[in-house]
Amino acid sequence: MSKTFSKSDVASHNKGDNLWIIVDDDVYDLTKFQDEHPGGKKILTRVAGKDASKQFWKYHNEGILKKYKPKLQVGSLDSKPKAEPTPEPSSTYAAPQPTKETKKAITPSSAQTEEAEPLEPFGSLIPFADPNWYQGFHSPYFNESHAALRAEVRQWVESDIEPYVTEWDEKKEVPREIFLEAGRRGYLAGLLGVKYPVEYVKSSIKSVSPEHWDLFHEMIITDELSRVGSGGFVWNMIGGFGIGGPPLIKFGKKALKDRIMPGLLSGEKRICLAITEPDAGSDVANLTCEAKLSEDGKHYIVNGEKKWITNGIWCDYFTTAVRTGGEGMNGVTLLLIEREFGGVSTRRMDCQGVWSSGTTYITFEDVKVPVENVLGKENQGFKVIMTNFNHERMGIIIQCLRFSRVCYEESVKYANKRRTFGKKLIEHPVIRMKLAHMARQIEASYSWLENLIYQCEKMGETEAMLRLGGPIAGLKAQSTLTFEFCAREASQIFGGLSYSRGGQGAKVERLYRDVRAYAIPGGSEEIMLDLSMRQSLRVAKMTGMKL
Ligand code: HEM
Repeated sequence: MSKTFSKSDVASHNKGDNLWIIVDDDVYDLTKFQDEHPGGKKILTRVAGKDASKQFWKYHNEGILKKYKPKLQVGSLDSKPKAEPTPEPSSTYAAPQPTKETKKAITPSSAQTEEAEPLEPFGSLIPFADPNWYQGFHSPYFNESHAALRAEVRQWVESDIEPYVTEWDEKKEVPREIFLEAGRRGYLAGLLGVKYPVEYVKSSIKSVSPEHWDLFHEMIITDELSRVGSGGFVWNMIGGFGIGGPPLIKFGKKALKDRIMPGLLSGEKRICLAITEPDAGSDVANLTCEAKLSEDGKHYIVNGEKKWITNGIWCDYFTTAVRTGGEGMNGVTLLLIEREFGGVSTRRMDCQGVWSSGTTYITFEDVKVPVENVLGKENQGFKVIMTNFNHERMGIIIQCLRFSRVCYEESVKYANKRRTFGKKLIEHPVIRMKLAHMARQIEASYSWLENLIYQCEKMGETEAMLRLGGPIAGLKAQSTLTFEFCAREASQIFGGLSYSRGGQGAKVERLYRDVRAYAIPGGSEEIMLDLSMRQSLRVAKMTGMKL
């Protein structure tokens, strides 16, 4: 914005039909906007021609300025300090390109030596609002490539996503362009829990070379996307893809993958995971959607229903659990069903939360699926499903812990501006106590998460399925309970602002509604806690536990 104005220039625009204001040394023309201002016209007339920064920040978040700036800003004050030529590493700085030194610093494994220096501080620096490796703490897990990816994703999220998320959630849809952009940026290919699949992408991620890709990079993409504080948005992006894609890339036949993966990774096609049924949720082994082999042995004929399937309404492919054999887990097969085969109907379900994720009811009616579309082997789908659960649950954990941080961060910011009984909220010990209880749970859970990601990185697929199933289930329950606690406490801190939708409490209000979408699917808290003990004890018995 090149135009500059003096304070007295702005002061002359002080009428209803000519209404300018100043916010943080920038000048805004609100003449047309005042009629649609949700806070009313009158309140703006009172500050017409004046510096309204203080009033503005009392009622709005940063997101409002980001969204409306391009439309309403007409210039800046001539007294506005010039922007620094080199931006500080802050929440809005541009993604650095890996330098020679950076590349040297990246070791093939994600683990750094103990002597490694901490990374440059990044983000708001509010204690516990980001993981501590963002805030100058030492970490054995993260290096410069992780920091570069973090900055790259954050910049995209802050400029193109966060300001619009409330609007998208209300519309129950995210523009297709955002998913396509995730494909162009190479992010989708990094979210499948496998080595970066270079063979299926046109361009890979800017900040990290594919051979150095690891599960901590994958975590960063999910974590940074989750900062928008919307389960609906995150699930729109990866809720189907991140759990429907891995069985295909890990267990699909080469010809099938060669045909399908490129379109999926570019974002042009979409995939979801269809396991749950009206009558089979956590009890996966008892699903009834049936697939009968045709007489010539070339096709399966699929009939049945699937329920609560994330992204289903938009999907071209359905990674589907079907019954091909007898009762129980040994009669289940995983099939890739394509919408083009015909006989697939999808309808949107109305749910309490995750509105923009497209929760779907699916009906399969005499769908003819070639046998080449089996993922893994016939009647051995249960193992594929179990392997997939660890990846799915890790995704849920990453999201829940970031959402907990969002609740906490929003609360800290709000508590530092809202005054009651002559003090800021943060000056009331009862509020600090709430924040402390949020922070301790977030930090403890995140440390466990880092450790389990490291274990996933080091262990082979089968070892991870056996040995990590228990701890991951335990951490899934721990993180959904943490999320529920943080959403509730944040809501108490925001009061009425988190009861109405939109505005300053928008993220907290939305996340409060999203909690159940995390505590129930992917294994309910009860099942997870029980599994964490059963599985851990079973494996320990096999590996020599002494009682
Ligand atoms: C660039 C200028 C402004 C823009 C783009 C803007 C935009 C908005 C928007 C979108 C909302 C809906 C709530 C939300 O989403 O946060 C809102 C609410 C509100 N605005 Fe503004 N506004 C501006 C300036 C101001 C100023 C200068 C004042 C006060 C003098 C003000 C007072 C309010 C109030 C009181 C509300 C209602 C808050 C609530 O519901 O709790 N606005 N504004």
